[in-house]
Amino acid sequence: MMIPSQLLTTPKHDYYSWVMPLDCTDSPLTFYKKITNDQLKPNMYWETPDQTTQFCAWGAEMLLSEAQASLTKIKQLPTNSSIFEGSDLDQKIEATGCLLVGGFSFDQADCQPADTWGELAQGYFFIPTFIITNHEEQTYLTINIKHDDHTSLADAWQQRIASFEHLVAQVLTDSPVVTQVETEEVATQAWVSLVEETVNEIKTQPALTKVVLARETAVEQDQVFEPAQIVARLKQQQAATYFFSLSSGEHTFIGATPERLLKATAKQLVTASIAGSTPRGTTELEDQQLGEALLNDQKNRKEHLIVVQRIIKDLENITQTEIHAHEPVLLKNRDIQHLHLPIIAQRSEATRFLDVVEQLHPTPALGGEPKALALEWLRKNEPLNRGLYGAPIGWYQPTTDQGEFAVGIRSGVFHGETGRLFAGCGIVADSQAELERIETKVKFRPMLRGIGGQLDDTSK
Ligand SMILES: C=C(O[C@H]1C=CC=C(C(=O)O)[C@@H]1O)C(=O)O
Repeated sequence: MMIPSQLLTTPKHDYYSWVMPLDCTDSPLTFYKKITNDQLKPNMYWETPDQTTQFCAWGAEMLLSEAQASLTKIKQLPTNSSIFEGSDLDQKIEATGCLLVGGFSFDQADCQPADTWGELAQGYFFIPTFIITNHEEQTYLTINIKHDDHTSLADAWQQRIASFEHLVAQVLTDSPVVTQVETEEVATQAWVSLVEETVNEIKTQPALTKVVLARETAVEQDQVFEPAQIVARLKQQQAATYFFSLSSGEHTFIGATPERLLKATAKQLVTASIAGSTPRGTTELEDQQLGEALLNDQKNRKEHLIVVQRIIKDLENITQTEIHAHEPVLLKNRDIQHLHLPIIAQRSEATRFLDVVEQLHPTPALGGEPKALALEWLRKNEPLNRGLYGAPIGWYQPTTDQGEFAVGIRSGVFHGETGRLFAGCGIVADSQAELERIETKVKFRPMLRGIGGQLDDTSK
């Protein structure tokens, strides 16, 4: 495949990007299996809940980690003048082109290095060399090239084509790994006590109305955790969730989250409030009754309303338009149901996508209300390192200022034979520690299923 002539005739840029339709029956997940087999790093898998957009991205033309992966730094990256994007298509396709893919850390002001997270600890983004995007059932290949004075653009193109063709030719052999997963909830009693302390704090400190507390389950098996296998299992088991897997090579952050933080198109900002939870029933009737009870439960409605009001206030400030909230509906995932309210605002040209991400994150579904007081409480009292858990994960296109970030929950981070799963829940004045413990147990389930761990619940 020859280099497109437009790439050769365009004036010099730092990054060149070319998108083409790909006539190929392999799905992005098949590509993901192949690239993880070949240990091509860094890499990312992404899929939206409605399954209209999936991508598999690998190789790095630009890599941002540690302090470089902060929102402040990424907002300062040069855009149009340094990136050339072209394509064989007559329209722009979502999640193709010169994208930055990856995730921010949960707490930008207080993210510490940690063994659990390795290079991902403080956030991690890259401009992939290759992106296979499936959008509305068409497949596209993006090739990105960082210009470098030692290699001509034509040579760089040929190297990429050769490496891509090599990957396409790889034949996958199915080798389902059967292994026993050991799981251990970390410091459960201390967490229950922290819930009680937090309830007291909320009762005695009138300005603080909600704090989201998280805890961990440690997991281990006698073989390395295979990200592609976990994603494939999650996809078989979960419905109405994003699927993501972000890997530096050493550490991989994987999840099946139902929660969108923000999708920005040219004209709209689309977000959602998801908060307030109850398990799925074991029969249709029980499931319906649990859902009805959740819709009418005062404590859960309050937890949810705090999130709705905060998001609406933030979006109204940003867009200077009035936003009307509707009533929440039920969002049913495999193990859990939530109160859910999609929220849409019209976007003006002046609104910067990453400014909105910064303003919204963390919503009171992951931080608390008010944000500053809740984060202060978490920094002082929550012992775990959240890393990318609960943080924005997804993609951003600097040239169009569009993209999509999910909230990295129902997730875990894996390194070799070990991993950590995360689950949190909103604490308000009338929270009961034991019920919150049980709720977090339910929230571990999607990832426990994804790794083939035991779900037997002897503690309730
Ligand atoms: C913090 C988590 O869930 C949030 C999202 C939905 C419902 C929540 C809740 O009901 O507490 C949490 O705010 C998690 O799953 O780790």
